[in-house]
Amino acid sequence: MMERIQVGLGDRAYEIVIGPGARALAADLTGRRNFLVTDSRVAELWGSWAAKEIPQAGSFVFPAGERHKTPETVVSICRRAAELRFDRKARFVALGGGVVGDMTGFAAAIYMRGAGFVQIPTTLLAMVDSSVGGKTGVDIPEGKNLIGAFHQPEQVLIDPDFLATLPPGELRCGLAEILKTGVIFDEALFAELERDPDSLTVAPDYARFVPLIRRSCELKAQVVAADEREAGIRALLNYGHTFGHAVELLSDFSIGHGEGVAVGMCCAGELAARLGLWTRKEAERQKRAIAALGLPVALPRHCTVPAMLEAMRRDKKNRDGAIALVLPRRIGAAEVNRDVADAEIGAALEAVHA
Ligand SMILES: NC(=O)c1ccc[n+]([C@@H]2O[C@H](COP(=O)([O-])OP(=O)(O)OC[C@H]3O[C@@H](n4cnc5c(N)ncnc54)[C@H](O)[C@@H]3O)[C@@H](O)[C@H]2O)c1
Ligand SMILES: O=C(O)C(=O)C[C@@H](O)[C@H](O)[C@H](O)COP(=O)(O)O
Ligand SMILES: [Zn+2]
Repeated sequence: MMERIQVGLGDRAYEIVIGPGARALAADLTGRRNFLVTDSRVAELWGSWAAKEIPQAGSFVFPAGERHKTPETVVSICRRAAELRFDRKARFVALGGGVVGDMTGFAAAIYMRGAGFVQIPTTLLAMVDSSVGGKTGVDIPEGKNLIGAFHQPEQVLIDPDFLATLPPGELRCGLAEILKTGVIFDEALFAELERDPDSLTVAPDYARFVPLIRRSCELKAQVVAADEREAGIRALLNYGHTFGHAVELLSDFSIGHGEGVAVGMCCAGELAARLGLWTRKEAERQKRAIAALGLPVALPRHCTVPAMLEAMRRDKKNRDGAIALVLPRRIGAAEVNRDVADAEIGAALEAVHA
């Protein structure tokens, strides 16, 4: 059975359809010319399915991986669309993980000053987070997602059957974003991930993923509808990211986004315990859950305190040079804090070092 969640954004409202077989709805993408965008790995695994089942007037495949989430790739996507004579009525179709979704959405936002797009996520991370909410963009050497646009998709088709080909490491990255959502909004969601973690990673019981995807999308849809452009509550979705993005950048994007978020949550959890915002017991509970899912809990040595602080200063939440952090109050609640001294942040980072 398909579940449907509305993202309530007035005349830009859209539906998220979730369920095994949801990808078959791509056959209904008719009436406009579709431009399929995907990466090399997804093309290898799912390209023949897409060629048969998604009506398309052209496609573009770029090399898989975060290192290709660049302005250059977005320009290549737009140039291919122009070469194929797509006009403003084009519908860009993002088939892939968060990298494909973020770049296809950004290309759609700027192609002829705005075309439509649909998200068909194929990683767990994209199903529970990146395909919803309209944050699109690319990385530059100065920082993660520093160039981009808010551009909402027209529809999101989430088919958990894509997970069958996803390696365990990528499943873990998606679990990190679900855990994040649990820490900031929903203790029950967090507790569900504490239960039998091996059945989510080592020997995946795929039936467990559907309710996790549904709950994550439901919460994200509510937040996005309330605060599309991150003027308030949406910033909480950035929990673990101020630290995590810095780790990704300092690691030359060799670690997964979800891994960065996992270690970033450990940094935020340690800092919150030192500041007395939550208890040491809660920080330890979060760390245990992250470790049990096989995600990293220690900051790599090359992420020195000065390098981390420098990278964190480029975060988009910052104002007037002060680092803004999302810090937990308990499992299920968090807040934005703009008043933490660099020395406090540095001490917490030292404590999380490997
Ligand atoms: N826009 C947002 O709100 C938002 C939210 C979270 C993350 N993100 C972004 O998403 C990106 C991370 O996304 P990701 O973790 O999906 O990474 P990804 O898109 O790089 O995918 C990870 C790997 O899995 C492969 N893959 C994809 N689907 C597969 C499948 N079904 N079977 C086998 N392999 C498959 C990809 O080719 C890639 O090699 C980051 O750039 C992050 O910044 C954006
Ligand atoms: O949708 C949001 O808002 C998020 O912050 C979700 C994050 O998981 C995601 O990684 C997002 O791309 C980070 O946004 P950024 O504004 O820090 O680039
Ligand atoms: Zn994220």
